Amino acid sequence: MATGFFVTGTDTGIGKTTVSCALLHAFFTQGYTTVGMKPVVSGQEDGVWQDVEYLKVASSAKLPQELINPYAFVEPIAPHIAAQQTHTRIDLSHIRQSCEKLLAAADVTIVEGVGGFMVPLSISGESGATDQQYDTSDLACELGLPIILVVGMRLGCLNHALLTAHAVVATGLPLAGWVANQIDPAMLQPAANLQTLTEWLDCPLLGVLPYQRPPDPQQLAQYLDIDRLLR
Ligand SMILES: Nc1ncnc2c1ncn2[C@@H]1O[C@H](COP(=O)(O)OP(=O)(O)OP(=O)(O)O)[C@@H](O)[C@H]1O
Ligand SMILES: C[C@H](N)[C@H](N)CCCCCC(=O)O
Ligand SMILES: [Mg+2]
Repeated sequence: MATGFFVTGTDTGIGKTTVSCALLHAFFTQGYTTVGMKPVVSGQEDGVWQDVEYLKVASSAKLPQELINPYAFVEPIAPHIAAQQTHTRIDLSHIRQSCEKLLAAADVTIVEGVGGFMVPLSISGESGATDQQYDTSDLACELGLPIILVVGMRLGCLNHALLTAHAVVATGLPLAGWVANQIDPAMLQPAANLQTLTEWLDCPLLGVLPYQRPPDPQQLAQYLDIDRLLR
């Protein structure tokens, strides 16, 4: 079995890594070998890129860093700005080739995007031609994997979730499911907001992850129903 999913989210900082790691644990528990990928990361902390380290720890297959994380930028900023400042071109075909090697090496590959679904990735060339612009949605199309949407449950998430779902559908990629990640314990009317998204998002709810400090993806995996991803 060689399958993969592209994990996007309603914003940066809403739980893509946490949910990606929980997905890796959930698939491993069901007997699959797994590997996480973070094609593009920005924001080095204490000399490491935490997202990459968390995904590596949660992966059962141990594979080369250059495949897991082709592009890493130090500053915690929009990746295309970091790429511009370091004169780096984020090459989508290079990421695809790395992803294909991971897909061949594990049963399940979980690819975590960067920020939200339409984060720019291209740097402005001399011409500044707009037809050279590409973003995270173009990366998802390049990889051709079904999308999992992580919704950080906080005021404002309804709009962000529905906009993101609309953008995913516009690419033609399948929206395999969504995960409600309860990042705000003070959110008002959480059940009503969850119900709204259950009704308005045209894809299965894969699970509701509770607020947990610090989050333990291995423990949070129990809240995910991945059987819906295997049908
Ligand atoms: N269910 C949860 N309960 C409590 N805290 C959470 C939960 N999910 C995520 N967090 C916390 O929220 C913060 C952001 O989570 P995470 O790094 O997974 O988000 P992200 O979307 O991957 O961020 P980025 O866009 O930087 O990659 C982290 O401090 C994480 O520990
Ligand atoms: C630094 C942060 N943790 C992410 N790695 C990058 C988020 C980019 C967001 C770009 C934007 O939508 O403004
Ligand atoms: Mg992350």
